[in-house]
Amino acid sequence: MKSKYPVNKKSSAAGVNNNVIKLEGLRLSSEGVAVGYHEGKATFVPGLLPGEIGQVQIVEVKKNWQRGKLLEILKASPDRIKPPCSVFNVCGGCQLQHLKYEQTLVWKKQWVADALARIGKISLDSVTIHPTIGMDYYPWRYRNKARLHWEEQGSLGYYQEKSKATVPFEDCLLISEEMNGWVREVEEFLGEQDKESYPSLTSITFRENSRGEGMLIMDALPEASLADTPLLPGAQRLGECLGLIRWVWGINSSGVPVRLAGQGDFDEDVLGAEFKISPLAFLQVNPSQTHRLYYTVLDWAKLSTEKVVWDLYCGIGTITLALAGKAKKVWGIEENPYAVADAQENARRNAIDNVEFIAGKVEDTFRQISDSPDIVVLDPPRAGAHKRVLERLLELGPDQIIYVSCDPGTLARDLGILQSGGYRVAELQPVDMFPWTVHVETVVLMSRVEK
Ligand SMILES: C[S@@+](CC[C@H](N)C(=O)[O-])C[C@H]1O[C@@H](n2cnc3c(N)ncnc32)[C@H](O)[C@@H]1O
Repeated sequence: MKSKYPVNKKSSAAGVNNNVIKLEGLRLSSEGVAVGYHEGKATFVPGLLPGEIGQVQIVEVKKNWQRGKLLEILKASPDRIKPPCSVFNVCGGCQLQHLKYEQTLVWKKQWVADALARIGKISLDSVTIHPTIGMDYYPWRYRNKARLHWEEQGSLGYYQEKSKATVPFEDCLLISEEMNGWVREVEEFLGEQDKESYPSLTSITFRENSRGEGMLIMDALPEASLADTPLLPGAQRLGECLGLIRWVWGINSSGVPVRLAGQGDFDEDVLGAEFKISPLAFLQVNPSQTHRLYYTVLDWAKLSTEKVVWDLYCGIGTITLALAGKAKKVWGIEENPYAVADAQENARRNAIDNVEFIAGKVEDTFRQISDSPDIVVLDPPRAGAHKRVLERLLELGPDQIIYVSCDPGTLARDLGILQSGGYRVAELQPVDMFPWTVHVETVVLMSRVEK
């Protein structure tokens, strides 16, 4: 596919003064940084946007590229907006709050297409690349989960970009007002306790379901055993005083979750089914976009009651149960023992009996599945799929492979392997699960090339 953003590699620098140059941003890198060219060298400038001219100080020079610091915007883009968050410039959470939302969607599509062409050597001419599905009305306060790092001075915050320094905030616009309130209350609560009572605390994960109920997961340093510290009674009080925070869990030194307060399960509805989610089990972070992501998978899968489906990296079984309604049988594989136990429980809760789950790494356990697949859905973590998994899929030759990915680079690598084994990329759908950040989720439909 021809790029919408042609790049003049010769020079987009408008003048040089010692190591201060005028530079025009020509495109946006997948890190959210403008790229221009000075004397043929790619120059990366954080804070600048495509179409803008900036006064830039060169601060790092490498053989093939250099990095500049934006001193002043000399010509601003009409797509520039004022970042609404007061800590946008220091917090590592968001990278794109200075760009109109619609434009962030355009770039996300471009980044996925570029990665497929460059890394996977996928020929994009015959691929239908859909525009990124963005959030409709209000692309803010969408996250149902935030992991915040505990700073000894008594605050919780995100990490700064490429650093472990925490950035405290008053109102994070990616999480709900309620969750922001919980953060404040927990800070206050911990501030009132004797510091000796939680010496090992490193971070707290806040999770919220669509009923507005919250779960806190307190992370200890590896050598510490949270369950053995005096934090236990404190955590129970915390659970009691924080109304809608119904559950408090601690992670002990062996990585095992220990219930500190609250009864019953943290549940969520996904596509009309009810799911139990253990503290350490994965759930997509943006509920409304999750529905659109999953509908894309369901839409593309040519399901029928004769078809066997594999759902690899299945988590708590959200996609598995959605596929099961129209398939003969669905097999799920998941390595997190808590998530796979949830998946089994979730099948029972929703009275679905044509699914079977295997606990373990996909690359070590796929041979336990006794049926060959007609359709394979895979949704691996950022690292992508193990090579053994892709080789096995090529041996088995399912009619369709639907790949869900949160990392365009590893997605491209894996699609390249599948393409060289006889599959072709038919459709590609980017979904904006993470507005205002550089992250993008993608669903890809591959079909077997007939010989
Ligand atoms: C991106 S999540 C997708 C989960 C699920 N499909 C969903 O939409 O909620 C990836 C899942 O893969 C699991 N996982 C990571 N590496 C794995 C491996 N090698 N084998 C099996 N599961 C793995 C993680 O525990 C996580 O639940």
